[in-house]
Amino acid sequence: MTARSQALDMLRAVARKDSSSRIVHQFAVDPGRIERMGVEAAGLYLDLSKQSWSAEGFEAALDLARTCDVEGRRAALFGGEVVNNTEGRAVLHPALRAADDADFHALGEPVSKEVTATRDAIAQFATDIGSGAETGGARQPFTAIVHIGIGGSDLGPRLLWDALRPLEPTIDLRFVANIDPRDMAEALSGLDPETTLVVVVSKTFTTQETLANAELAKAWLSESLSAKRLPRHLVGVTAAPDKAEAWGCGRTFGFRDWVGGRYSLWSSVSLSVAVALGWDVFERVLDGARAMDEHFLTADLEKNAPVLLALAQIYNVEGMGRNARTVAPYAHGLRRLPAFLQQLEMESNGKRVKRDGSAVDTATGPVVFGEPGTNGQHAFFQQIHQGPTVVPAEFVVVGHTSDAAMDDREGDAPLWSNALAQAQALMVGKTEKEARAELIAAGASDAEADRLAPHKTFPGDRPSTTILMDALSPEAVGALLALYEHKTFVEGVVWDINSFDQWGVELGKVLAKAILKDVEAGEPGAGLDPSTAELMKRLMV
Ligand SMILES: O=P(O)(O)OC[C@H]1O[C@H](O)[C@H](O)[C@@H](O)[C@@H]1O
Repeated sequence: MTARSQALDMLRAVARKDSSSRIVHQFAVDPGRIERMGVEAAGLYLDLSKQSWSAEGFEAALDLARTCDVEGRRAALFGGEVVNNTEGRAVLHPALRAADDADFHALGEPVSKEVTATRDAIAQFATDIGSGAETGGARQPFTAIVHIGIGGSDLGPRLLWDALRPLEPTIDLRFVANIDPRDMAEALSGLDPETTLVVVVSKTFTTQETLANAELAKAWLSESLSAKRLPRHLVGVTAAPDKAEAWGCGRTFGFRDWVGGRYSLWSSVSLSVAVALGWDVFERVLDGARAMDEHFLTADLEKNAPVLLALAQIYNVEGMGRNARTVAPYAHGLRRLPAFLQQLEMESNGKRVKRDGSAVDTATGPVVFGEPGTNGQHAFFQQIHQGPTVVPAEFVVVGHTSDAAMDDREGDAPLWSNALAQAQALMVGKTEKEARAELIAAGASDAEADRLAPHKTFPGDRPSTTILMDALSPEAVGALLALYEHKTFVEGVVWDINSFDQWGVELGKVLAKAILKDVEAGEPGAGLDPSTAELMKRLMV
């Protein structure tokens, strides 16, 4: 038996013990719980004390992290080694937000100079668009940007824009991801081609949805612009600049294959956001992420926020068999955080084999879902409170939803008080006896109280994590997203999987092409399964 299996077994054994005592009881027996399970990192505060683990469970989880050599793997990541072993690549998104004098190497090749040069080019482009030095073909300043991309080329930049955009931006930034032409039609509605910049974002520059949408946008521009003026309105962001240029982009911004799509928002993938927010704001996002990198690199494991967040999830999945997690960001600006995390976590850690190709001996990444608070409370939270399946919750709570409100001591209390109340309700619950007493106090008869009390009982003892952000500032948003990136990495280390490939998305892409071929031929191909063939026939009429 390996040391890792032993540590996993130990975690499972302690978790079994923990499941027989309630979280509220843990506070009573462990006065140091808040101190032990609260951690500050890069301006954020994480409260992990409402998780089910006892002090012993917490220690068992830390032991597991140590046994899996999280520190060694972390050094390999930051050292630019082949961390993505199925594609033979380094994984170096931290290099994108490092200080100008940093010296990162990808598989031994120095990369920091190139990163700085690209950053400078983006900054210059953003400044020039803002000042009107960079214009469209008719020398009119750009007033709108259409950002075309999907997956990692969409979710991160979109989140940044939602979180940080001014109420009345000078640049009207719109995003298009879906191959449904309605998405593009809505994005182009009301825009003037003369003053619109189209930014096509695709790491590979081969993604079907993005290329189809890019064609639509090009056709729309071409109705008003001459072939000569067109390239000034088409910018490509890609790791395959030759493809983007051949397609017609007048200008390209690059990034390298050591930046995974879902880890790419720190690169030129966020060009349109950097332009629309202003470079100074985007730089503050990078600063926040860099502060989290430094924390992750230097903090002891027992006070390391990404490590502890990962261990809480591992404890839930491996120790308690809880294979889902709901994320509730209590800020309208973070409403797309669940979607961002679905790609980050489920694409990274939704794996069934270990790094060496053998079957996993753990459950790996859980289902992640969520809605912004308070909206989710009025929808699926019923099940989180009273359903028979325990779903750990994660509350991302913002003291002030904008910098402007920072002088207000209470901040956005009506918003955050709801988050605290939900976490409290999940943990404390309400006994049947309490529910019955309330009913009697409200005038119910004994029989009525007996009948209704079970329905009004909350089992409680349901775990949650709370992440506090003082304000929805660029730095805090950068730190939050970097926190989740490193958390995802740590989980991958413990589960011994490659978090940086995504072969699972390939089969569907290939089959979609084959189905389109059948559509062109006018009938389902021979050998197609009967269900798919029937659906295709019905759609083709
Ligand atoms: O940036 P692209 O090459 O267009 O890729 C866009 C997205 O599609 C792929 O199918 C992957 O699942 C994602 O990881 C990627 O972010």
